[in-house]
Amino acid sequence: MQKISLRANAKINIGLHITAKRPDGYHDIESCFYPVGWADEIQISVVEQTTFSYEGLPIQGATADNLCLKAYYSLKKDFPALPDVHIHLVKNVPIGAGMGGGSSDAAFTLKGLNQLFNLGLNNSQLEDYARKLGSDCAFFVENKPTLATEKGDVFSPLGLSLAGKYIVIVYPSLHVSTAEAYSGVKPTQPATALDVLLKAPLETWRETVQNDFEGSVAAKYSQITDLKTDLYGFGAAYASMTGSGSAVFGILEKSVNDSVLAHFEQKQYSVWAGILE
Ligand SMILES: C[C@@](CO)(OP(=O)(O)O)[C@H](O)COP(=O)(O)OP(=O)(O)OC[C@H]1O[C@@H](n2ccc(N)nc2=O)[C@H](O)[C@@H]1O
Ligand SMILES: Nc1ncnc2c1ncn2[C@@H]1O[C@H](COP(=O)(O)OP(=O)(O)O)[C@@H](O)[C@H]1O
Repeated sequence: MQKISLRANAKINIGLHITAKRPDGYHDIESCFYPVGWADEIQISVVEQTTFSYEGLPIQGATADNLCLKAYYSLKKDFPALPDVHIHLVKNVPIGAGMGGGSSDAAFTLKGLNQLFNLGLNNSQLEDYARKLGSDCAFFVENKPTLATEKGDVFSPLGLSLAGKYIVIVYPSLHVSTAEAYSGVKPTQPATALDVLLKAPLETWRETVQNDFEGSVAAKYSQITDLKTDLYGFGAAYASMTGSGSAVFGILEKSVNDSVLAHFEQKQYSVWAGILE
């Protein structure tokens, strides 16, 4: 049987400037997108009739709206001979967390179908399919640290590597809607461009690198500020909310011990720790 298994990893945003409102109602941003190891699993297999199933964290919305199926049908439109498939998703990445989990599922489904059925699409063509499914989605095609601009779907090299550093990500179980988060921020041109700020040593970022969503989300949910304080207390060199929230991450020079993870788990938060690549 023809089948493929995929690991659809999440991302964090290191710095996020919302610079302008666009004529199409979306916003121009500049943000460093960085892949992390917290991941969903996707299995695609050839069957008689296209279906979708999932296990793990609950996903709101109709099955037809799941981004895995949307990705499949966006290819099927241009490749009518695409075989029917069953897509099974193991949902691990928190939803509404600012980690782009749904966008990653969509991008990896596109990449998986391209590979399984030898569609011959290159990365630039896959990105074109991806950006129609969500602004974050195109990033997961290359899935490498990058500076994202415009809607978050135009990429330029950043020359930033945090390989070998440790990361702790905590999701305080608060679902933040991306559209709502954008509507709570007044776009502003940053005094210094993000790529310039990120060239300075990691230790300086605490004072300079900010996520423009953080102020309004933290004003509503005090947990965000508390999490940052905790992560700095546990030795983070830099801590921030990711994307439109509500997950908060800390980047550390050394790994944390189990008592740190237990500290967050006791609060009923989801937590993931790993090494950056
Ligand atoms: C904020 C970011 C930062 O990386 O990530 P998340 O927090 O969602 O992970 C992204 O810009 C989210 O991208 P994504 O989640 O794909 O958003 P989309 O589905 O395209 O859009 C959802 C809604 O967010 C708003 N939106 C999105 C992107 C953008 N550049 N400007 C916007 O104003 C629009 O109101 C849109 O209707
Ligand atoms: N496979 C999927 N995984 C997660 N969310 C999905 C998926 N398909 C559709 N969605 C919808 O996408 C929205 C959240 O997307 P997600 O990328 O996980 O969060 P965020 O925007 O915080 O990064 C939710 O409204 C959810 O119902």
